[in-house]
Amino acid sequence: MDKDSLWEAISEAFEKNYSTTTYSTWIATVKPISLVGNELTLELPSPLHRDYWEDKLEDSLVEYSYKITKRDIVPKFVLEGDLRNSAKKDDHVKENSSSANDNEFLQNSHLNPNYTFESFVIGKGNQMAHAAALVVSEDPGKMYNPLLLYGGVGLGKTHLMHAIGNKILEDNPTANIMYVTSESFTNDFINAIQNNETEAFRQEYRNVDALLVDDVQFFADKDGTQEEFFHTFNDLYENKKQIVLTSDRLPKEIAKLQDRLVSRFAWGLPVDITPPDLETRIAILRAKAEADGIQVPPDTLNYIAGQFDSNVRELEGALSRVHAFANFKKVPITTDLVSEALRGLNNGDSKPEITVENIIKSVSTYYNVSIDDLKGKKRVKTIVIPRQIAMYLSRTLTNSSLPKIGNAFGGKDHTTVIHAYDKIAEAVQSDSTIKDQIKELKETLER
Ligand SMILES: Nc1ncnc2c1ncn2[C@@H]1O[C@H](COP(=O)(O)OP(=O)(O)OP(=O)(O)O)[C@@H](O)[C@H]1O
Repeated sequence: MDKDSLWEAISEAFEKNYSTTTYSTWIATVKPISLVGNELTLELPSPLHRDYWEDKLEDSLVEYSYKITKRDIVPKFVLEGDLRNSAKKDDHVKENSSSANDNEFLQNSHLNPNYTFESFVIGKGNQMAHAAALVVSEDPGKMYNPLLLYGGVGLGKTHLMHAIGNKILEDNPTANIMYVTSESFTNDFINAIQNNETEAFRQEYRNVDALLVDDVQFFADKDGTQEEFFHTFNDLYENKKQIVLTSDRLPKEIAKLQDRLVSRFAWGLPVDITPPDLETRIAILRAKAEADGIQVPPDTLNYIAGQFDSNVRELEGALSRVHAFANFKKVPITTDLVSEALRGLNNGDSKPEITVENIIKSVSTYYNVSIDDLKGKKRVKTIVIPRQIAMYLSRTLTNSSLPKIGNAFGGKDHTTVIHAYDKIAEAVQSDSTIKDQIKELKETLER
């Protein structure tokens, strides 16, 4: 999601929840400037606006953006004058300094300066990815090209990708690094075609020292973009420029990704990141608490780490929510408080949590297929489709990782889950009966 669409969704939420006067005075006057990692920079017209936002509106903004993105967006308020001054300062920096952190190249790269190797906690599930990323950042374009980091949601792929870019810039402050999501690449390409600017587009993307493309699974189905990316890739590769890619799965598992891209993506080193074990989760939480100056007793850290086992973003989000809750109640963080905060904030309306097991039960009742059959291996259509629907719902409605979902279905491989998900996602588009059935199932589960 880019800054404009995020801001549009946030403004809509404000419009719904606040009076017209509040909206037109404080919200409609804001301009989104950038969204880098989780940091959303917003430009405000005056210091008065900044005070008001910090005092009265910031919490709602964080809440709305969490609902919209499922990420803990951190707002940064700047004043129009500040931006102009810092632009001037950047010009100055360009002439006089080559420090990596405030250089023009960092500004243009879209890198998040907080995502570094130093702030990345190494554990069992990510040590190979970390090591490969470090090698690439020390010797870009040489050993592993492309480097492909793949694995489930919120496991640190983007973090490591930015760390590579930041390290290259630290060693060579004038390096031209470009970080994009595959969606931004696609949008840029479409805009370039519309505005007759494909040549400029090519110049921009082929003139970099390292190209970092996040979430390449979203190239699926977009043939024109794939064609363009194929040529960008070849050009950079031939010129020994580093390419780093992330994906939620192996390229050969991405439906509708052209074979020639699948094979190129596998040329270098594909390395997966798996969910962190308990010790790593505790270490990540401890590092985050220390960085943010949050006091949490060790047994309470262990307790939080025990609650979220497959997504580091949620783990971090839980800590931020607990911190906010403790501040609000003006009490120290304890295990009891955490349990209350997570219960209250996770299931605000005390709906039961949706689990893979609940989904299997509901699907079994809905289609009149036994649970054993849903978890079994029978290949008849009357069982296969409900099974795939149950897997699709498990991936959409729960935070369980692909291997965990596979396990819940009688020890199936994660590729079976991906295949089921893709099949049903496609059916939802083309088959209105399936679409309606899924809607009904979701309603039952969310009730
Ligand atoms: N090992 C780690 N050490 C420190 N922070 C981590 C680690 N792994 C993940 N994080 C943090 O968790 C959050 C989510 O990570 P990130 O955005 O890199 O995930 P991702 O794998 O790219 O997910 P997605 O598939 O949703 O894009 C980030 O704030 C990141 O800094």
